[in-house]
Amino acid sequence: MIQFNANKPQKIIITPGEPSGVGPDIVIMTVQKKWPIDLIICADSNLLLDRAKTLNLPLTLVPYYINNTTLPFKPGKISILDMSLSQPVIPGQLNVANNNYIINTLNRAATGCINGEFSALVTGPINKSILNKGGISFSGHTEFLAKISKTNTSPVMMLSNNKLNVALVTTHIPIALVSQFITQQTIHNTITTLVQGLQKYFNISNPTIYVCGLNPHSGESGYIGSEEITTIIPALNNLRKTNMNCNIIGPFPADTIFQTQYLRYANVILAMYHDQGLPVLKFSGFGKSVNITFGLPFIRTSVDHGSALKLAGLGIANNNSMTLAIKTAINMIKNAYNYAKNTL
Ligand SMILES: NC(=O)c1ccc[n+]([C@@H]2O[C@H](COP(=O)([O-])OP(=O)(O)OC[C@H]3O[C@@H](n4cnc5c(N)ncnc54)[C@H](O)[C@@H]3O)[C@@H](O)[C@H]2O)c1
Ligand SMILES: N[C@H](C(=O)O)[C@H](O)COP(=O)(O)O
Repeated sequence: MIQFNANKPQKIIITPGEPSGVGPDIVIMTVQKKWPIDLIICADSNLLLDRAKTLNLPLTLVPYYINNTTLPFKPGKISILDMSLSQPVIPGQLNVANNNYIINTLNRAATGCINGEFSALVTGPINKSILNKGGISFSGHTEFLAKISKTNTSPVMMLSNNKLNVALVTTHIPIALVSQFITQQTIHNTITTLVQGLQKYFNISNPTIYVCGLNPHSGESGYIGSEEITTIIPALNNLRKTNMNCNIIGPFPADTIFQTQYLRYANVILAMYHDQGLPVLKFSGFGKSVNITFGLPFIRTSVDHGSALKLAGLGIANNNSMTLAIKTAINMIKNAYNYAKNTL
């Protein structure tokens, strides 16, 4: 057990995500080893037991109660906060009927984080299209969790691996809307939330952020797009005038910013939109990266991959990203505790 708060056992709640995808597989694989913290899975117990049987992995589910104590370790023995599916799951086959189940697991887990029952939320992958097809407007966990936790400013998505950290100004919006979503205010909010997140959860007191431009060659002095001149440069200049402890460098052309000469100094590269930054991050370590949300009232990490329907139930999905998501959440809990102690 982690030693940083002897009065309160730390618990991480895990939502496996889309039930017909690889989420249940990677969670079952990940609880075969001993963890230095209590893990609780928020899911349908029959789904997990069926999937474990298919994967030929041991699984013992112990009902979760708010005051239950740490379980003695045995591979596959884990606490379950049981939530019922509407219909049985066939691995690889999405079913709109189970949309409410997915949302219920997220709501229950997030509420538990907001009220202090859990120290962090780790999410498995969700298929955004099946939720929308069933009439639930869902562009991503990041936005969904921000909405239900009623955060004032937009949350910030950062993906991280052992080579690179990439954060985004805009997340899941159509490319046609990106330019209008990049305002001085959104850049200001993103960098402020990012800096606070790095200080509190990653123990980086004076983070250095390298910022991408939006247009090719960062707008080529206004000849290939004007957002750098009208919006990005003024926003960065205003941020430099604040008393926030950070170094803000850029904007740089996105096609040349991902070089060792910059990366060696950058704590984070800030991209203007999803597919400006994440392809580079995923090329550098797909399956070995973690997705972190800053700006929520609780810690949330996730895998770097999607629901991978074709792999569900086959025993060939890779669980490295889920393992990293849990390890990162544990480190974030420790760092937040030390940060709070030091800022008292
Ligand atoms: N954290 C999340 O909730 C999350 C993250 C990314 C994508 N998604 C969603 O997932 C759905 C499917 O997206 P996609 O097909 O673009 O991406 P995907 O990550 O599901 O699949 C991309 C490729 O990576 C492989 N892959 C994915 N996870 C793997 C694993 N654990 N082990 C081995 N190989 C793996 C797949 O087989 C596929 O070839 C979409 O609805 C997308 O929005 C969710
Ligand atoms: N943008 C994420 C990725 O590419 O990995 C993914 O869609 C998940 O986002 P949420 O954590 O908001 O669901």
